[in-house]
Amino acid sequence: MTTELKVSHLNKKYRTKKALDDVSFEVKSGQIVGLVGPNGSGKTTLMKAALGLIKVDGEVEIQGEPVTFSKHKQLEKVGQLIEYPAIYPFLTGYDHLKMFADGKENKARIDDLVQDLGMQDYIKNRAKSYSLGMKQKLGIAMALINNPSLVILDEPMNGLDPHAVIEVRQLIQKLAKQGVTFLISSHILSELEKVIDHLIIFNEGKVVRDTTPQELNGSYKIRVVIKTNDDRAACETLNNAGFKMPKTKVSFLLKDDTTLAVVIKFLVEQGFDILDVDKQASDLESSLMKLLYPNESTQGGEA
Ligand SMILES: Nc1ncnc2c1ncn2[C@@H]1O[C@H](COP(=O)(O)OP(=O)(O)OP(=O)(O)O)[C@@H](O)[C@H]1O
Repeated sequence: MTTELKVSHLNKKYRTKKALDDVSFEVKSGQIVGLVGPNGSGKTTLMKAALGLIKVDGEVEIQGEPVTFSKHKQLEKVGQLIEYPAIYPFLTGYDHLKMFADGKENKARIDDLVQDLGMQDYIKNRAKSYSLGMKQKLGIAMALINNPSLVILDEPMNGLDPHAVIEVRQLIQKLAKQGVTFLISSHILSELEKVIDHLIIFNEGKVVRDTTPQELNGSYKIRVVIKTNDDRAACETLNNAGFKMPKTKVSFLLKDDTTLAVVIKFLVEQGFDILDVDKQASDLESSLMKLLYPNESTQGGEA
């Protein structure tokens, strides 16, 4: 796989605040990479640096060629939506796409995008009548109109209804299959998880993990919740026998499947009925919380 985007030792300071602190990573061609992290951790600053929109220390390369604040040639291959789309209220959505689209043969491309994003009903209306979500879709269409090889999207799902979220997701997946590379920041982790195949986690201006969602989720133990006919009594009995449980809920982190069998056997021997066993694998949201805030887990111990 070739490298589409490479950032090396990026540093950016706003007064005394380090917005980027020695950030390095690579994005391979055709990958859909999620950029996640708490508010103010540096995601937008990184995207702006990758697009040559701000001056930074360090190197940015797109397809092996440098991009800087004053060197923009490579950006012809890049589509982007950072913060809010630049939309003119008295032009129609269609006018915006025509204005942004390179080349003469652009009508078919515009029509395809309008279709893929379900914008047919309003694309010929003036943008002043658009809702937040309609403007956001137009911004995404503008980012994609010139068949970019790399697309950088900052919070693309902002303001989209559930149907629009699915349309955008399917379009991203379709384009990635054709070889388009995506770098996407989002706080909607459950949605991001459905589309990304790689993950860069930021905290306080640093890359704290460069991984896959599967690897991250797999590095945390599974939580088991057992529902019994009397949870409070079951917890007390387990705690008296040396298992570490919360007071009202039979809930613990699983070391291995033997532990689960031991707890169930013990409860049955003590005369409890087992009504349900729920194994909760880590999702992206809970894995990130565990990674970034390791001391905040309060739901009970390990059996
Ligand atoms: N133009 C600016 N002037 C001063 N400080 C800035 C500027 N832009 C960003 N910062 C600071 O840099 C840090 C990183 O901000 P950035 O917008 O990159 O974070 P983010 O991860 O995108 O946050 P969010 O999730 O809230 O969008 C923050 O502390 C922010 O206050």
